[in-house]
Amino acid sequence: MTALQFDLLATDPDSHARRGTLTLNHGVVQTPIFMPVGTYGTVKGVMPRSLEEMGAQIILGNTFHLWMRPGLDVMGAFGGLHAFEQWNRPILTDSGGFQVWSLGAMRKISEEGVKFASPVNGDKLLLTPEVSMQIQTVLNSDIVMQFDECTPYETQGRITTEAEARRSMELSLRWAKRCQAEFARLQNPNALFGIVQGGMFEHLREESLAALVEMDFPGYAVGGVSVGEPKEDMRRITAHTPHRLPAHKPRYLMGVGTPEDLVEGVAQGVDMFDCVMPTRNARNGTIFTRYGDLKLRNARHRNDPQPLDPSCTCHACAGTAGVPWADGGRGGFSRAYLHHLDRCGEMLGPMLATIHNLHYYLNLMREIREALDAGRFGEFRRQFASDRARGV
Ligand SMILES: CC1(C)O[C@H]2[C@@H](O1)[C@@]1(COC(C)(C)O1)O[C@@H]2CNc1nc2cc3nc(N)[nH]c(=O)c3cc2[nH]1
Ligand SMILES: [Zn+2]
Repeated sequence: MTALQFDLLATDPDSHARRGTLTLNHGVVQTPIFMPVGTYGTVKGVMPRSLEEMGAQIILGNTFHLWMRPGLDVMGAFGGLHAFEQWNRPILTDSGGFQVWSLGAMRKISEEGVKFASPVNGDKLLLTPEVSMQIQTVLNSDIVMQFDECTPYETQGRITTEAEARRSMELSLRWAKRCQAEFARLQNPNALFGIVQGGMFEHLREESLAALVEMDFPGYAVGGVSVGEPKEDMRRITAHTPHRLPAHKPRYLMGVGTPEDLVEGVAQGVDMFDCVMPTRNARNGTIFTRYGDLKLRNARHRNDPQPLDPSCTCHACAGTAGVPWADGGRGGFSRAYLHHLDRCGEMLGPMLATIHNLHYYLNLMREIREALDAGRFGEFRRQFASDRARGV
């Protein structure tokens, strides 16, 4: 069984967009795809069965957090993350470096790896390319991300220089080689992805990309974006790097993004996305809809009988029958009710909002795949932008 098989089904003549299938050890994924984030072994507030019903095909887990808690002994006893969290479809795990950095934990980076204090119990720990591979082997994730340094956009208000971005990118390349060696030594049966770094410098991105392609990974990610950089920088790197990656291998843009970022990313040749936005925003009352974003806490929703999105077929908007309000369905929950739950701090509020936001993201990717299958991605892109500009 090969760890990964990527088949291109269609490409858009007017952009870098493409339609594919990704066959992994735990199943087949239709691309382009959005991957819900399940950092601690759960997509916050959503049952695995609900994730399947809304069309989630692959979810994310995280090396760093699961290593801290529950720890490798527990994960090993379950044979990995799938049995532990009762998710039988593919899982992608990030390698831990970004999470140490994003925690802002006191950390020391050296050639060997990253030294830091555990945020759980203060233990002094060292995360290296080899340890990251060992943890991800125990987790048995279908896609393993290389251990890298996510080059920051800025540090204490000072923008990363070209020389600093080069040093960081070159360290990640040396760590990529070490990951490949350890992954092979462990005889991990899954797929290891390389991660392109290079900061906001196109020529460094090309150097990183060329070196990683030389190492012949089965798939690649573009890292070092969605790290607080200005939107135009993210758009510039997203327009530059993904389509330069090998066309016959999957391309993953890490940590991105808004619905607009996903449509733009697909147009630039990206196959896979993950982002905390649909789940995190749901918990703070920002709802994604076909016609723009909705702020649930706004008093105007206090007695609004409509669902979050009248065109939506999710359980929150259309109930188990799944008939949208716009087609006469009345089985869902109203904006008034969600507004009420939010004001009372009731846990059902974030749960329903999360179901809706994840369904919105997964449904958006389904509509993109259908448009690519039908050869009308350009028309879809224009309609999407005009609908979203209409406002709720
Ligand atoms: C820290 C936390 C939870 O991770 C999310 C989220 O906040 C937040 C904060 O603002 C938004 C944009 C909404 O997403 O930024 C994170 C999403 N951006 C992102 N994730 C990444 C993961 C990465 N992993 C590796 N191994 N290497 C990378 O270069 C890398 C780059 C990344 N960029
Ligand atoms: Zn909905």
